[in-house]
Amino acid sequence: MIARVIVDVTTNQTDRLFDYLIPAPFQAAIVPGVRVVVPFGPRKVQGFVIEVAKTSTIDAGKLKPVEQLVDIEPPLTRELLLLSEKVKESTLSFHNTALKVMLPAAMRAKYKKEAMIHPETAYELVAKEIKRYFTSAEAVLDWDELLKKAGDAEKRLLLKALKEKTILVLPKVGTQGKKKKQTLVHTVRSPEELAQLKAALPANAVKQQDVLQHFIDRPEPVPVAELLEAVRGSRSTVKALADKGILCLEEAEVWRDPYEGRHYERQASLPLMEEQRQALEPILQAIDGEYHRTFLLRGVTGSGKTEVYLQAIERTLAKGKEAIVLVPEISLTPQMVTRFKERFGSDVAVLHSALSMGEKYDEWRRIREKQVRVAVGARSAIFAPFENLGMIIIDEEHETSYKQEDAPRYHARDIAIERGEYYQCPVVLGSATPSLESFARARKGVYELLTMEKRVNDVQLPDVTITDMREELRNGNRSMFSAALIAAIKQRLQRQEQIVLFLNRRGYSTFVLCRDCGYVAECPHCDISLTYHRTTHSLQCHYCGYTETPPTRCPSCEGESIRFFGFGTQKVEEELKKILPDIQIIRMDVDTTRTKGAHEKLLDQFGRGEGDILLGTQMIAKGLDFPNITLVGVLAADAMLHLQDFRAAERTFQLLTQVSGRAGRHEKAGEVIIQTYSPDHYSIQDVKSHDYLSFFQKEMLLRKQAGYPPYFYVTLIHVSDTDLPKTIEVTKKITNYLRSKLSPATKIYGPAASAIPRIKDRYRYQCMIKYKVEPYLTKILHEVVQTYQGEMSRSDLSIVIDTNPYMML
Ligand SMILES: Nc1ncnc2c1ncn2[C@@H]1O[C@H](COP(=O)(O)OP(=O)(O)OP(=O)(O)O)[C@@H](O)[C@H]1O
Ligand SMILES: [Zn+2]
Ligand SMILES: [Zn+2]
Repeated sequence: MIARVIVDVTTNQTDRLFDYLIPAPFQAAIVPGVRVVVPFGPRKVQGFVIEVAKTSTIDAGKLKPVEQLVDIEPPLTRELLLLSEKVKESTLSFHNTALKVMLPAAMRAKYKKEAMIHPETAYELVAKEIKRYFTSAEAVLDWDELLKKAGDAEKRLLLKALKEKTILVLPKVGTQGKKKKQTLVHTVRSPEELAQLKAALPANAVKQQDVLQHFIDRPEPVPVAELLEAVRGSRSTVKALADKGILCLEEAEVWRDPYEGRHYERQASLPLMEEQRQALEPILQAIDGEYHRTFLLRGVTGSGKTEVYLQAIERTLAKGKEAIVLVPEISLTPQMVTRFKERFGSDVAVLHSALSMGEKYDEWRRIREKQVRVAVGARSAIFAPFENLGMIIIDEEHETSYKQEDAPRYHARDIAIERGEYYQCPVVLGSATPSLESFARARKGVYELLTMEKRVNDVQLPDVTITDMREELRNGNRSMFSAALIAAIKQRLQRQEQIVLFLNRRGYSTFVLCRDCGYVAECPHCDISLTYHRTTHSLQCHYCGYTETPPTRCPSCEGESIRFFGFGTQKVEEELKKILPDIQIIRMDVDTTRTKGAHEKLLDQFGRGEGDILLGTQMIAKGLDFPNITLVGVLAADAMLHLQDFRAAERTFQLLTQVSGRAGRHEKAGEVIIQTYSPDHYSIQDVKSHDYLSFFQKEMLLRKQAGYPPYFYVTLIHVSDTDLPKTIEVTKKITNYLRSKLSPATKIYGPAASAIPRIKDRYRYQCMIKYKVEPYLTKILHEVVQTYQGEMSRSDLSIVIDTNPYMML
């Protein structure tokens, strides 16, 4: 038998199936979806078995055998294998990359080179400089580590020893995570042979006979513990048969036991509001009718979307099927997790980045072993290996974090719909502020639109006031808080109500400037200004990690008027305490949430009323549902509007609506104060009137005029290299090639320098394609990559193609 394998080598030439012989002991165990270790050139690499075939087009004599079996059970299902091909196609990535993204990080292969004294060299004859490292004939060292530690002279010596075959270096494939090993027993003998061997055993060797009978009945490999239990035998029995060469023992990876969850009170489902009932109805129909449909649920903040999801899942489980719920990383709060655990108890697995690699692996395994039927998680949970999927939900579907920014550059929404079609099950996209793409599709009838305009129990949406910070300045207020905001905060303190203070930091940072000459501290490796960090009193580059101490004197004019501009959460806290010294502030930002569980602890504190103000960045904009929050203040609302991104207005509207939605969700009425320098911008005005449709129409018009999605598709080609003329040259060639190949209606922009023209000493250029119909685009882009493949493997050149870009930088 032949295994057709995708190897873990990411180059264009290796992006195809390779055939390997399946040795007899693995015949039964190697099925599509298992991972194996195979020889590949001089190396050993991991690979995924995609197909098992009877014959190969290559001469059997030229085929190499599979060397090792990594999994006992295939981690990837047949459906996921099929899906991987679609991901590869649509994102222009390597098949190997598309397969690996579906597995938890703990399962990714890790390669090591083991070095030892060459078995054909007598240890006594080895030079003593080498013996310093290899202290015995058996010593095995990590080759790369060894070279890293060695000085130049020693390195030369080691390499010479390698060349002269004093040292032998062998590749070794491992896995990222810690794993438990298990001994597998298998046999290469046929059942007929085994029957003969059994007959030939002495009559008193009963246990040995039982073991052979076991393999006559079930020839596949079996964990030794399981075998011993089945035949009530001891290890010595197995060992005796192994010594006779009848059985073979092999180490293989096993899944660890899942960890015990915490205790959650069971919550029954709530009686629905009329709007919730109407939204749920068509979803239930699709579940019952077992057909695929994509629903877009637009429900204002606090309209009870989660309850709709929960009841849809309940019906799915009642049908004996499984559900996936995607939630953006930052709103995967303990509060959110609790809502699912309370309803579905131990039937829920949670996959999010706060878990350690091992914990994530455990949760993933609980899904694969069918111990749970609901998976709640961030983007990658869309690949949860269920085999009887009945429902996929994407909460906050507009979130850009659903798009992966590394290869494979997939969008979870596309994967959800793909899987929904395969399983003929509904997909529900939910949001208070749907993405323009999704809402446009719903309008065209591609998705079915479900709407909830009212909050639960008819609670009013909060009153939104916009304060013009330019006006404040004219009135002599130079602080970062408007008079209205301070007055509102004081009022809440008196009433013992809580406040959320949101600082929009995206697109905004603290930088160093010389007031005399205008010098701005910039990264020497990237074309971007350095950010000032108060905690460490340092200047840092957010792209390459470069750090320096802030100058006390201007490096350019030697003046002393160096100032730090912009403000962070710490600064806000300090300033607010100057005005209101007794105020209790819970600050949530990267600094205060670095340790594990800190996020949860701070939110708990706030929930218990131990703080007056929850102050934070993007982290606090979503998912919070605390009844005592009656005021939301937004600082620097327009910071994002100035980003070079066609979605800047959309993101501003979405973020402001989300954060406003934290106020007055229950009995107490809510108020929102938005501070801005662009009070008239429609993305801010429409937040005030809670008018999604108005925003949608204005934004659509602009997208149409500018030729952006959802009217046009966009593909972005990024070219980078350490050599500037070469970067420009390559981008120019690609652009010209595309112009010659694509239809005249398609617009091609470039070559143009990227918004950040240099990162980590690499120059960055881009070419943008805007098109409506371009049936051969994928093929043409493949040709582009093909053309530069050799060049890319030889030099610093890199070409990255994004067929659905969300990061325009
Ligand atoms: N039918 C119901 N009866 C009573 N309370 C409900 C009902 N449905 C939802 N709720 C409650 O209403 C509150 C708001 O619901 P939920 O958090 O699901 O809103 P949401 O639409 O997801 O809002 P957001 O988009 O702001 O996160 C929650 O406290 C929830 O428990
Ligand atoms: Zn200066
Ligand atoms: Zn840098």
